[in-house]
Amino acid sequence: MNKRIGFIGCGQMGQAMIQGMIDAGLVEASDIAATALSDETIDFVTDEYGINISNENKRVARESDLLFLAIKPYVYQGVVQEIKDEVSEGTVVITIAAGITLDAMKEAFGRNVKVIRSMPNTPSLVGAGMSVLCPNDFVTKEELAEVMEVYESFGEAEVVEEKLMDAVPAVSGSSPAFVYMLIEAMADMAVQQGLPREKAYKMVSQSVQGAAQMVKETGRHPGELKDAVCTPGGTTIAGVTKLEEAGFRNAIMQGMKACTDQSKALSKGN
Ligand SMILES: NC(=O)C1=CN([C@@H]2O[C@H](COP(=O)(O)OP(=O)(O)OC[C@H]3O[C@@H](n4cnc5c(N)ncnc54)[C@H](OP(=O)(O)O)[C@@H]3O)[C@@H](O)[C@H]2O)C=CC1
Ligand SMILES: O=C(O)[C@@H]1CCC=N1
Repeated sequence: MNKRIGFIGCGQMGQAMIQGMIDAGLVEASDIAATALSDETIDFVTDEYGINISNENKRVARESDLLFLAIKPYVYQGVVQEIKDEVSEGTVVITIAAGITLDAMKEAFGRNVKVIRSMPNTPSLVGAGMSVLCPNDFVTKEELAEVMEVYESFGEAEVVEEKLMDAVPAVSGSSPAFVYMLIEAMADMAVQQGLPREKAYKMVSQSVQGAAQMVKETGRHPGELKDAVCTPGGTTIAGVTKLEEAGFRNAIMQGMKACTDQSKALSKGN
């Protein structure tokens, strides 16, 4: 890709995206510029990824065609104040935080800037990301296609209307955390029953991945796939009954709702 890619902030999410695009062969490590606050992160990222990283936000903002703001939501305002005069008219600014709206970015910049609001997830690190994007009116089709190419280099990407963006963290940005909790709980019980922990993680995570692949590749309804696992009087329906007694699906739906409500609250607050 012949675009200059810059990251303001290079923590969990920035590093996942950077590793994902390098592994995919989209860019060379030396073509990416990034910033972080601490010497610790700067030294770590230099050693681990070989990209150009410094604490020079203004320079990276000035020298990037695609500028990713990979910082926590509560530092967006301060960082935009710092870099806003360095961002040229042709630069596309990409946000990755829950609750940072396109309007909030316009207000923070104080002018019309090309902005894409996005929500990636950490499986981007291993090329299995799911990202959702929403451009403002100043982003051209070609620019959106370029940014999609970046996101698709480390997984799948979808474009939605901005009114749906608050529903997205629950579905893809945060949901890996919920799945890690499921995997951890399943493995803990396997260990309690005597299976070695490493084998338990392998068996559980392969099964979770396989189930997800079944949903994606067969196109069959998840309920139908669940039914196909349940032998009458067998082990699965015994487990399903216990999980339903404990409010399994409702607990997940409430978790998703809390996540969405928090995104809405963050969107209102900026
Ligand atoms: N983690 C996730 O699963 C996901 C996160 N997101 C979003 O991504 C964003 C980043 O999250 P995450 O990567 O987890 O957070 P991290 O804390 O891991 O990374 C934040 C990075 O920003 C740097 N930073 C902080 N202040 C500044 C500043 N003033 N100038 C330049 N860099 C700065 C930090 O530097 P230093 O390391 O030196 O402190 C760090 O490298 C958030 O908005 C989050 O909502 C979105 C989807 C998923
Ligand atoms: O917890 C958060 O707010 C961020 C957004 C999605 C995942 N992490």
